[in-house]
Amino acid sequence: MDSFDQAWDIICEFCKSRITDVAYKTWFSRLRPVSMDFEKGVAIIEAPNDFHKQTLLRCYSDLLSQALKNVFGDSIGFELCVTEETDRGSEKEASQDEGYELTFRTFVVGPSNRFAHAACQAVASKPALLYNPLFIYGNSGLGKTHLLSAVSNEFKANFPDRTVVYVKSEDFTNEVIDAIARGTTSALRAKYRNADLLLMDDVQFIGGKTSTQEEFFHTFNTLYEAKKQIVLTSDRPPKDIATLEDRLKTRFEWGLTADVQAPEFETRVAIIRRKAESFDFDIPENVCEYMANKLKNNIRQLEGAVKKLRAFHLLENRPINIATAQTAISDIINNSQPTPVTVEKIIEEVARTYQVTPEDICSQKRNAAVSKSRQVAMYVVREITQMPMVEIGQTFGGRDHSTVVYALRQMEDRLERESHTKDTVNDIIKNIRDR
Ligand SMILES: Nc1ncnc2c1ncn2[C@@H]1O[C@H](COP(=O)(O)OP(=O)(O)OP(=O)(O)O)[C@@H](O)[C@H]1O
Repeated sequence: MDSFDQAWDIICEFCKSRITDVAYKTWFSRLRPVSMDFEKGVAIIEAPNDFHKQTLLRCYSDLLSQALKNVFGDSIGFELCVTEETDRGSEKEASQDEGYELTFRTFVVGPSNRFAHAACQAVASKPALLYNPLFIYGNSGLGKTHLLSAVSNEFKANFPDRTVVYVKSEDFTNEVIDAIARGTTSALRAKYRNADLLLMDDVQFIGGKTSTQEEFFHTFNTLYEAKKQIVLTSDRPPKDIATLEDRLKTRFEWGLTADVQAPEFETRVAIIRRKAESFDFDIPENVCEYMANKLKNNIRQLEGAVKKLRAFHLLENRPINIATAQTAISDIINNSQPTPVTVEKIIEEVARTYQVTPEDICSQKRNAAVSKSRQVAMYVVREITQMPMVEIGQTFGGRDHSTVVYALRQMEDRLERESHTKDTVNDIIKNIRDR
């Protein structure tokens, strides 16, 4: 039973790498490993309801068998059991989810993203032949993750037997730290270096993180040499990620770099129409244009405003006009004010950068790496939150005021003398603010 539980993650990873994210979330994430009878050669897996079970048997039986075979060898089959009563809602839930799939079909193309879109389509159909790596960059909410998911979905459809690995760079960093701590780096390497397509989102966050960059450098080289496709996204071009090692910067520029810009008016109108259609909702032309004129720089906000307008209409029976759109937009804008940065967040980001733990930073430890990261954390806390020095001292393990003054002075000194420290601190501040 224990070994089945442990193997379950690997089975899930296998399935996840071969089907779309939505399909995985809908059909696999709610399965539970129950027991394994090696004598009979049967794994018992629990599905949440009968509809779920029947769909799995119809559509994903081969995949599940393949995944089990991959882990346990040929002799293991499976049975699905259902414990709950049939849940009528789930059929609807699943089909609604399908509507939100991030594919090329649901991506509206305009001058601001045409080039990036074409490059993504090219690598999904001819991986590692044309542009490797493909590096997509642009501001938040302009469709980078949508494009990555579209590449993933299209690639899986084109090459069902190949393995796709998608990861946000922050998760990759955490996996590296975890693997080093537990001594499981070979499993981590196996996961990433066996990918046929590796998608890394928000790669700017690996800047300044030494072991993560080292690990990624070797992963990159292995995949590149094996002619596997790599696609990366970032909020800025490689040359502007100050704390990214030069050897990674140059590699990221080996293939093709494509930016996504804020969409122009016509594309914004088209996106509003497309989103409204996908929610089965009709917005009059003048209201579409009004919304497109008000929200110019972030498609996530545009989408949010359409959803809000629909909710006002359906739940409160409000007319779909400019006044309602105005309220929807101001709700969205107010809700998307950045959440205030907390001291915990700052300490976490600094800890990640210097590969120590947040507890180390607030502890009495005095080794070089910990002391350095503590000074940086105090400095960043002061810069971002203007917290009084006495309070900073208390937060960082009950230190007194003069220790904080000394630490901040030392930091100012170093920032003047050491350009790498300045770059690291600037990147840390940018990463914290962008989150
Ligand atoms: N061209 C487009 N057509 C349709 N929808 C889009 C388009 N661009 C973005 N979107 C939608 O806008 C939302 C935000 O896009 P996405 O998450 O891909 O942005 P991002 O650039 O990855 O942002 P971040 O850097 O903050 O992660 C998503 O719901 C996405 O589907």
